[in-house]
Amino acid sequence: MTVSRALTIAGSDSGGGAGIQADLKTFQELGVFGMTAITAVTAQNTLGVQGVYPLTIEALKTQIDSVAVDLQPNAVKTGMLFNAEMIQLVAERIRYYNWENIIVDPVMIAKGGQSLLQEEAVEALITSLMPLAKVITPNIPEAEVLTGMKIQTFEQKKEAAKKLFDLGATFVMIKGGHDPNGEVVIDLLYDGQRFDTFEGVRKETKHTHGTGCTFAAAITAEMSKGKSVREAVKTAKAFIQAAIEDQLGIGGGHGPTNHWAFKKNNITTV
Ligand SMILES: Nc1ncnc2c1ncn2[C@@H]1O[C@H](COP(=O)(O)OP(=O)(O)O)[C@@H](O)[C@H]1O
Ligand SMILES: Cc1ncc(COP(=O)(O)OP(=O)(O)O)c(N)n1
Repeated sequence: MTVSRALTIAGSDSGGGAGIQADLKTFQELGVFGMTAITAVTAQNTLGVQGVYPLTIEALKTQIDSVAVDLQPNAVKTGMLFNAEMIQLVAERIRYYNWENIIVDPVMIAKGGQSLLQEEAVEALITSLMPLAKVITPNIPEAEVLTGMKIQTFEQKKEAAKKLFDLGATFVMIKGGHDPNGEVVIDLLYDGQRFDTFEGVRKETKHTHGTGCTFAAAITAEMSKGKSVREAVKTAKAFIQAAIEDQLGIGGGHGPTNHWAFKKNNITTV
């Protein structure tokens, strides 16, 4: 039996909806063995982020090395990386282990507005990590920070995707959750030549905490099984759509998505 393995390098969300917890739940639901290297512990719930406690660089490096030398992930996802030093370390370790299936979710700000990445670390993200990525998955505000342009129209989204592609990733995925309106939510994938769109019905709900982490984790899980990027995105889109639609309704604020929904409803994609 071949066991597909995925590593997530990200922050812990005590509330369980985003970060490492969302990644592991998604890996598990998609039949992938999940491993972790934690950058920071956050005290967080559906109402917001109450505390951010970064680990040391040594703690992060040792976690990555422990996993790498023994368990060898087939795909690696990055999420909350907190500061420039951590980004440099992660980039250096990716190069050292010659990892190729790298999915970079450039997490910057939580839904409640709390910063999860120091402002001065954006440059390190652009110069050190983006060029190593097979797929990057910014939401619209993150794409705006990374490109320095406003994204209000579909044409601007395409222009931003081209700018992001020039930073060195093989595929750029700009997610559409933050588009101001529309009954359909459109995610845009670009590989330097071709644009593909992945559409879903927009659900009117406040329970979208962790959508970005979950979506990128599902892409990572599928890529760890050897699926192409387009196949992986297709499954990830179905996974997140089900997780948003079949809501759990827990917590007093922005509740988590339902990581059980895709499997529970026997959804198949490819
Ligand atoms: N209200 C919604 N209804 C349906 N799909 C959504 C909704 N909000 C986000 N999504 C989907 O969830 C995924 C994450 O998108 P987004 O919310 O933009 O990311 P982030 O959580 O990083 O801000 C994308 O596939 C997006 O299309
Ligand atoms: C520890 C941690 N990592 C990432 C996030 C951001 O997650 P995301 O999927 O973008 O969801 P929202 O926070 O925007 O709901 C986080 N909150 N915590």
